[in-house]
Amino acid sequence: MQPTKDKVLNVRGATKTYMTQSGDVHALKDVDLTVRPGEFISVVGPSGCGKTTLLWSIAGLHKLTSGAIALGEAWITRPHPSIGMMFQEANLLPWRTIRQNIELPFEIRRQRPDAARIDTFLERVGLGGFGDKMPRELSGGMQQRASIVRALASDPTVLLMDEPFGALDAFTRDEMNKLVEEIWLESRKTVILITHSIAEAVFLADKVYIMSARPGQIARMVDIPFPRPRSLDLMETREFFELVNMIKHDIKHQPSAKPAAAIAG
Ligand SMILES: Nc1ncnc2c1ncn2[C@@H]1O[C@H](COP(=O)(O)OP(=O)(O)OP(=O)(O)O)[C@@H](O)[C@H]1O
Repeated sequence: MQPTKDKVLNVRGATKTYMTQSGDVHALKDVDLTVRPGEFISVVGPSGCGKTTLLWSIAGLHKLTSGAIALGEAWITRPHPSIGMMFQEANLLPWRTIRQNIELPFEIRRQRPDAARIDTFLERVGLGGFGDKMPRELSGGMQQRASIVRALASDPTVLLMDEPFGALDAFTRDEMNKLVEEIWLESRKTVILITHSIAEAVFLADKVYIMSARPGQIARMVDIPFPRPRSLDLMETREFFELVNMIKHDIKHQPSAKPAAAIAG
């Protein structure tokens, strides 16, 4: 693979085998994926098909067994400052204030935090004035808003989201999806979202990639045609419902290593 000058994210031949005491687990096999700058893609697939393994590899948190990942001209073999990540849990350190949590990645990199950018983002996500609160004083949705700010504070090129709203109630989750779309329209980051909610995947993305069961491969890509900005009412339309059902049907027909119970609406 030739690295590119623009910030295209390229995954080529990504293969990952976990060696365990009970034998080898082939999580990914020859995954190819190209994400152009500013694109928003979702990755869905049967439970255990390797979505998290793929995302963590792109984050530089997992070493591939073979294959390569590049962001523009940089090979990704360990965490890279241009790649930010959000997890299912907000993972805020309970003994630090919200602001101190957001500043932590800067401290780890021995950089001065961009205080003005952090303030602007806190306001943007509705947490203006909450910077000095402790995490326990915030609701789950507010904590995830803080983790969005933490991920975006250093102005990454790529934002990786690993089932970020899975632990939230349906109403808060809808609100967060709207917020994510708004922030994406404003910032045009490259975003890769992993989710068990097909509706969330379709609502947010330009393209939905469907992975096959383990060892995970990209089985199919579906273009999402809905214009932006998208209103939550979109989810009530027949076109949306039909597209979600088509993708669900496709996933259910991927043989799964585990029951497909994790496929949610
Ligand atoms: N650290 C590890 N050691 C051994 N096996 C692992 C490890 N991490 C993941 N696996 C296995 O690799 C496969 C892929 O796991 P992964 O978590 O990437 O899938 P997933 O698609 O994100 O799953 P889910 O949809 O259930 O969250 C699974 O069979 C899982 O049990």
